[in-house]
Amino acid sequence: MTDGEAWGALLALGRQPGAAAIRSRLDADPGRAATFTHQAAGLTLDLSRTALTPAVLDALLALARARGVAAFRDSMAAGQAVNGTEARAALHMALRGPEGAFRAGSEDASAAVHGTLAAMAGFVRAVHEGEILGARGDRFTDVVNIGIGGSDLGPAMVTRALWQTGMPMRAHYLANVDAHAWEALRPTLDPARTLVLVASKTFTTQETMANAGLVKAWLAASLGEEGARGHLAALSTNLPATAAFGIAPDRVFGFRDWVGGRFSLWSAVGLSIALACGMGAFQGLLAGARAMDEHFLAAPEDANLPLLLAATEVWHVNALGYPARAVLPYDERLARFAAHLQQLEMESLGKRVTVQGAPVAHATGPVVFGEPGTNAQHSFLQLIHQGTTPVPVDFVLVARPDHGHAASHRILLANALAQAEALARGRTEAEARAEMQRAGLPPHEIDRLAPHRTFPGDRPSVSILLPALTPESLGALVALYEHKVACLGAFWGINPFDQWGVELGKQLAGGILPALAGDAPASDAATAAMVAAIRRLQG
Ligand SMILES: O=P(O)(O)OC[C@H]1O[C@H](O)[C@H](O)[C@@H](O)[C@@H]1O
Repeated sequence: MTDGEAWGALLALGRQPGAAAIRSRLDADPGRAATFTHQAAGLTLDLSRTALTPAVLDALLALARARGVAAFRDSMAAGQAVNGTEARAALHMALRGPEGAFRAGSEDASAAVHGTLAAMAGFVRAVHEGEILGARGDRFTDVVNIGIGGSDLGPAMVTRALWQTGMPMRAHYLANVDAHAWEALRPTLDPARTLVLVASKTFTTQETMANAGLVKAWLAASLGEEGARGHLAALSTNLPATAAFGIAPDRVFGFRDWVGGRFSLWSAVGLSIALACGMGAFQGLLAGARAMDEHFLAAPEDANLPLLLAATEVWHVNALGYPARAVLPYDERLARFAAHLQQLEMESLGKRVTVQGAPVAHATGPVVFGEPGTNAQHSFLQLIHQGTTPVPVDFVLVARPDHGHAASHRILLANALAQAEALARGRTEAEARAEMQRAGLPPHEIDRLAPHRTFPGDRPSVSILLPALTPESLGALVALYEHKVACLGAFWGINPFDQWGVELGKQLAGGILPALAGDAPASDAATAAMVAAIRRLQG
């Protein structure tokens, strides 16, 4: 089947009457949950509350073959330059792979990875055991990771998920160049006991370098310049720039340009995770991701979790025209999971031209947003239940909590399951009327309220079940989404590994800085007017 035929067949299925129906499919087939549930790396993925049918799945997998999704995956694993616009490989799998498994061109990628992992393990051990001490001889109790985007979101999300009282160090994440962030953090820290990691792949990111300057000056003010140096480490690909910033070479943990920022939490960028939660937790995270990698590389297409998740997204975005997706982890510890996926997915898939540079002929990445349940139920889920456009939901559920409050956990899970059921099944007008009759409402009230109390249903969701939130299950979960993103890049013919869209604003900000200082006019009239208003208000 050609590419065009495969797209045509899929889109035709999406146009069939009842294509988006979910409730009737659940009712017609009691075995639907079993048919559409798959497992890998300890995770369970339930796709039964979508409108997928065996015929739709066949069409999606035919499209995957026509689009060369498996070939793209294999090129990625082989270290080929799948990131064409930057002429780079995308070898984040090497970061958690066994020794000798991955090459990037002539480079033994795995050797570089394992060298850095050994250096990280040695550093973490020395800090935890008090061999490396602060300038005044104190043990380090706190680590501040200064970074933004991929140098912040991944490690911040993971530490939030895994950190428990009693773990070796407290971790803090400083991302925004808004110095209110630093001013809020600063009073909570003792410079004598604070280790500072400057995390930046490029080591040129304006926000990170500005914050690094502030924090370095804060350290130096109490410990002196030389003392401050002993509290600093860098996580970067740009070794000359780390040296120019004054970071000792043995405190630089490197990685290569074949690690994309949003795929970098497994690299030296994850050092704050290892310092805060322990090197064992970091290794567990890598092991979980590796289990998902192995599944992704070997599982047949009709049981391959990342491919199935990507295919489901193609069905929703392209065949059914749904422009957004919500991510609802029913676990407070995953409070930053949606934020991580926002960068992972929207920076990867927010593209309007193909890898060849031609405009894409179809929709690409949807808007991704989310909050933990149950909080989300009391804010935006109204729109997802009764708004005009279906918004597919990813539910993430954790079977066993790490607290002893079984009743609370049952309430949490009951709500997650209820939301998925309510979205899929809805409530017909007849059901709404019957319920109001049972409640004794008068007929005119029933007539008035029935449309408002009707839920259309047929609103899709997928559910991902983790046995417990462990380093291993979290690693597998994040890797599942990373591979989903790679598959979608291939489905859509776009480069999921570049991010040129973030550049223009950066360049313009450089030009506007002198205007804000009053040294030069702004070139854009609207900007100039706002600059003038700001300067008037600043006096
Ligand atoms: O790690 P850095 O080089 O400082 O980059 C930090 C972030 O900023 C960039 O603008 C990109 O949008 C992100 O992909 C990246 O993760």
